[in-house]
Amino acid sequence: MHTYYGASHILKGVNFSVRRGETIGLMGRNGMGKSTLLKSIMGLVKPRRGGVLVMGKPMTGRAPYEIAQLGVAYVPEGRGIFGNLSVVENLKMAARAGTRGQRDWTYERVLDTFPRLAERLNHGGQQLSGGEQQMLTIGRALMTNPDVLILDEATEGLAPLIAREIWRICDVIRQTGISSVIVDKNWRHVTQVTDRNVILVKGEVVFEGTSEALRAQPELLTQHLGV
Ligand SMILES: Nc1ncnc2c1ncn2[C@@H]1O[C@H](COP(=O)(O)OP(=O)(O)OP(=O)(O)O)[C@@H](O)[C@H]1O
Repeated sequence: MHTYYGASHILKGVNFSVRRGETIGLMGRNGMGKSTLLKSIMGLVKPRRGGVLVMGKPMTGRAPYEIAQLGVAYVPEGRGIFGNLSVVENLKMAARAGTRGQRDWTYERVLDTFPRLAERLNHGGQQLSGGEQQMLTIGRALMTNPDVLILDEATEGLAPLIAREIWRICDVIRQTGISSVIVDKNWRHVTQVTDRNVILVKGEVVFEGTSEALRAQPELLTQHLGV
C-alpha cells in the first residue's frame, strides 16, 4: 500500500496482514506512519496505490462504516466516546451481532471484563477519567462483536495502573480469539500480548517477527523504538 497526504509520500509499499485470531503489535517512533496505515485500512484515507482486502474482498476506498460492517472495529487515537451519553447508553447503542451472527460480547460480559465501568454506569462519558474513557471505547468496540479489533495508542497518556488494566484486557480479548492490532509505544507490554510485531520506519516495514525474535534483537529496539 502507498498512501500520500498531498505530495507527501507517507506509506511506501507497506505489506500488512492480520490472520484470524492473531494479535499484532504495530510499533515505531512518532510520525512513522502507524496511524496512517490504520486509517488506510479503515477507509479514512485512500491509498493511492495498492489496496485493502477484508476477508478476501477488495475494499480499497470504501467507507469506514462498510469496513466496520465486515467485522473490523477501530478505536482511534484520542478515543471518541459520546460525552453527553452515559456509560450504559454508550455501550448499548453499539450492540450488534458479528459477521457470523455471533453475540459473544453482551452488555453483561463487557461489564464483567471492565469492573470499573460497571461502577460508573450512569456517569456521562465526559465525567470519566482518560483511562475509563479508553475502557469505554474498547467496551463499545467489543459490543459490535468484531472479528478484528484495532487499537491506536492503546495506553497513551494513561496512569501506569490503568495502563496495566488495559493490557490485562488486551490479553482477555486475545484469549477469546478476536484478532487485534495494537499500536503502543511500550514495546515491553506490547510484546507480552502479541503473536507478531511490525516496526514501521518512515512508511516502510523494517522488522516483522515474533515477540521472542524482537527481544533477541536489542539493537532494533534502540534504533527504532528509542529504548
Ligand atoms: N492529515 C495529514 N496531512 C498531512 N500530513 C499528515 C497528516 N496526518 C499525518 N501526517 C504526516 O504523516 C506522517 C505519518 O503520520 P502518522 O500519524 O501516520 O504517524 P504515527 O506513526 O502514527 O505517529 P504518531 O504516533 O505521532 O501518531 C507524519 O509525518 C505526519 O506529520
